[in-house]
Amino acid sequence: MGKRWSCKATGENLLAQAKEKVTALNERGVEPHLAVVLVGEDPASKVYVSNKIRTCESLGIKSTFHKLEADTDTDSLLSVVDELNGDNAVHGILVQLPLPKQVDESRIIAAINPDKDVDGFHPVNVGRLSLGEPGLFPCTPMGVIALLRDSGHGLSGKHAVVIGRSNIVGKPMAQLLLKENCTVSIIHSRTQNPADLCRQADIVVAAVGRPGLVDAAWLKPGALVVDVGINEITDSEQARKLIPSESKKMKSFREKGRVLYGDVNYFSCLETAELVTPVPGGIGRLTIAHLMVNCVVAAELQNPST
Ligand SMILES: NC(=O)C1=CN([C@@H]2O[C@H](COP(=O)(O)OP(=O)(O)OC[C@H]3O[C@@H](n4cnc5c(N)ncnc54)[C@H](OP(=O)(O)O)[C@@H]3O)[C@@H](O)[C@H]2O)C=CC1
Ligand SMILES: Nc1nc(=O)c2c([nH]1)NC[C@@H]1CN(c3ccc(C(=O)N[C@@H](CCC(=O)O)C(=O)O)cc3)C=[N+]21
Repeated sequence: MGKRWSCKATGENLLAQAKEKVTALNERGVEPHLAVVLVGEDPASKVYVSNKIRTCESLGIKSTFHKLEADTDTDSLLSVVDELNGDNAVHGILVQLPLPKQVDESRIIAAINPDKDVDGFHPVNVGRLSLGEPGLFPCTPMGVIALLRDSGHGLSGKHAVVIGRSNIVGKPMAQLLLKENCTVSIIHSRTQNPADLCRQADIVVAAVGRPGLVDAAWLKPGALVVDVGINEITDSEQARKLIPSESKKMKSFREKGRVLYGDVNYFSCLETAELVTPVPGGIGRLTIAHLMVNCVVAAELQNPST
């Protein structure tokens, strides 16, 4: 029987690292500053953005919030990005995704100064990651690597299977695992017999957006399972399939009619895995903690000490 993989200590470590760097920057007269841009009113995005701003405040990182109308077009958003690029007091720029469909997302990402790109989504940072050069790299995969390193299980030579190949999670995750000397396989929507491949993994990272896709039948006994997925379940049939009736999670579903659930069938996987990260309270926290690290790294890049 496996265990809940707590992400708390790793989150605290990342925040402590960021805090230490904030203090050092302050001593040199630099106040790290993150600008967050949100277009429209997506409720989930609003929750994430307010989590980010609250965490900045707790560490002494200045944050400014730029809220734009849902009908903003590419050119107006580009001019906001240009202004933030040109403002020497702003060290990090985060444009919350997804953007409304009339906005050309890749043009926006490419317009951000790569040294202010705290999401690590700019083509220059993607290139740096793939070449093994220093740069700013995506927060969620970096948080996962921090968790795996802290676990003390060792990464070198392990078979890691990443499920999902998005530019923001799956692909950079695979690159970072490769850099840690894992043997990496990537499963996506066209993969044949995904469960058979996944059963060969020592480490599984699920970033799919399908609640409970990975269950015990996908796992080798003793696998380490990282659940990046954040899905909202509102259907009681689906809830009954994925959540034991007597659990706290089911109680919460009955009360609120909704519950957050990962891409991993948590209760099933606990029977076969060694460790499984929870949702919520798992990788989401590490994403925000690593964003803080990226903000101070960005401030350092723009204020070299020598
Ligand atoms: N914890 C956190 O901080 C974060 C959590 N998330 C969550 O992680 C999840 C993934 O996000 P994101 O990467 O942006 O999602 P995307 O929708 O961009 O990508 C999903 C990936 O999963 C693959 N996929 C879809 N269905 C299947 C399937 N049945 N079997 C195998 N692969 C499949 C897709 O394959 P294909 O490429 O072939 O279409 C695609 O590569 C979401 O739940 C999201 O909410 C995201 C960011 C941060
Ligand atoms: N430019 C950009 N950068 C991002 O990093 C980015 C983005 N756009 N768009 C959306 C995704 C998603 N994401 C999350 C961040 C925090 C939690 C998080 O804090 N989750 C908590 C609670 C979530 C809740 O209560 O709803 C948890 O898992 O415990 C989740 C998901 C960042 N993303």
